[in-house]
Amino acid sequence: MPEHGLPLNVAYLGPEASFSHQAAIEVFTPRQSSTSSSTSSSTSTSTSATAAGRPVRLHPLPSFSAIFSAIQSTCSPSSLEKETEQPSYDYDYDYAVAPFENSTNGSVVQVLDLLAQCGLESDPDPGSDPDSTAGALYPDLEVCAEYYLPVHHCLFVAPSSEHKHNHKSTPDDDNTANTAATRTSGALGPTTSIRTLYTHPQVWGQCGRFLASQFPSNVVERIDVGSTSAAAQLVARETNASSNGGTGISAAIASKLAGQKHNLVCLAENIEDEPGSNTTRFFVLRNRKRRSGPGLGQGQDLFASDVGHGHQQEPSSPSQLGHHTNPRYYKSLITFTIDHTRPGSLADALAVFKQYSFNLTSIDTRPSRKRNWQYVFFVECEETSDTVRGGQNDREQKLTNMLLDLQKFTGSLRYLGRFEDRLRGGVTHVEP
Ligand SMILES: O=C(O)C(=O)C[C@]1(C(=O)O)C=C[C@@H](O)C=C1
Repeated sequence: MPEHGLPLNVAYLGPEASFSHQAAIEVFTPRQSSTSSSTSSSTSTSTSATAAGRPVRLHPLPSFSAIFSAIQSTCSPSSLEKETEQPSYDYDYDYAVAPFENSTNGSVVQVLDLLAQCGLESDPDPGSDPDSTAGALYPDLEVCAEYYLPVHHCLFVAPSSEHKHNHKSTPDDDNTANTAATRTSGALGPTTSIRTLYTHPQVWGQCGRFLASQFPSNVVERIDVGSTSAAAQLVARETNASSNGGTGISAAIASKLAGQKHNLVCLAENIEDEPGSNTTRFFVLRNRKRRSGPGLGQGQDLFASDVGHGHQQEPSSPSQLGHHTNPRYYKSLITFTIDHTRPGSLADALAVFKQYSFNLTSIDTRPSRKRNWQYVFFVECEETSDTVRGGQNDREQKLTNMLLDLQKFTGSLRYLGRFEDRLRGGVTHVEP
């Protein structure tokens, strides 16, 4: 399909071949999702096209906070993009992808803490509430889509480690029993010479069983790095064992793609605790100033037309709903604080969702960072079959009314966006 239109600039957690990169490829350039063609360089931006033929540039950024800052500071149209040779964070970003939660290990807390700094304060007088989170760092960020990525982890070492590794590994080694579950390199023996493991902090809990059985914590040090692909890069740069003091070799837990990219040796694959179902849910973020009007649903509508996933605009009135149209269900993400001293304040807030027929699909909390032992609540609520009977405008109006009521029972309230439920839409790419 020929490319047309202005390029979409999309930020993700780099370097290339991270799971965030895979999610970005699958969301924005689905035709390339099963290839590694976009992982040619660890620092560069890759270009391809959406299903609708719109060019897409995927930009690796070094951290989640860099991603949030980049989207927040985006305020001019992408046509005004600065010179292409400038560092990635100087672009005007149309979108970013960021992981929100994993089916095995739960919330990606770093991202939750950043989301707690997003959204416009709905309290008309924020100064009246001492717990108010007014003055958010990223007031213009909104969530416009979700995406579910199956996540499989591999254990990698550098090829240069192979010799030492085999040499050191003897059946007499204690702390032993480190036989890899599935080896893709036939010659490798037990993993007893591994003394350092690198990966993203979210991954330890996804591979807990494998790690507990293979790597005693008193022998093997676990070191957090910025992403799984950064872990693979680190290990690839370790040219010999002396780089970690000569006490053993290092290994990375990363995706198959990251291992391929850095020519690493895979000792074991599918080491996650739940190989059939380990899935990370990503959010697609954008700057709300990029959309034209004030409608609550505009972020997700723009996303659908930008990406061309076969999304259609929803009928705007019930009469437009044909017999053969399957209604789409939308979720909304909201954060709020409550009065912790008043019994029933959380129950009162949650009752509002029920009153308006919104189903609560997830609730999470993070420390408010204003006062100890007080929390920011993250609530996702979904329209129900009652709600989706209306047209799109009615549905958005119902959400607006619900938020207005909710405001009466919350300290500070922020609406973070409305997006299609991809589990109901059947476009989840989640393996059975
Ligand atoms: O480190 C990566 O590859 C990421 O994209 C981050 C991340 C996460 O933070 O959850 C994404 C998906 C996996 O759950 C593991 C790590």
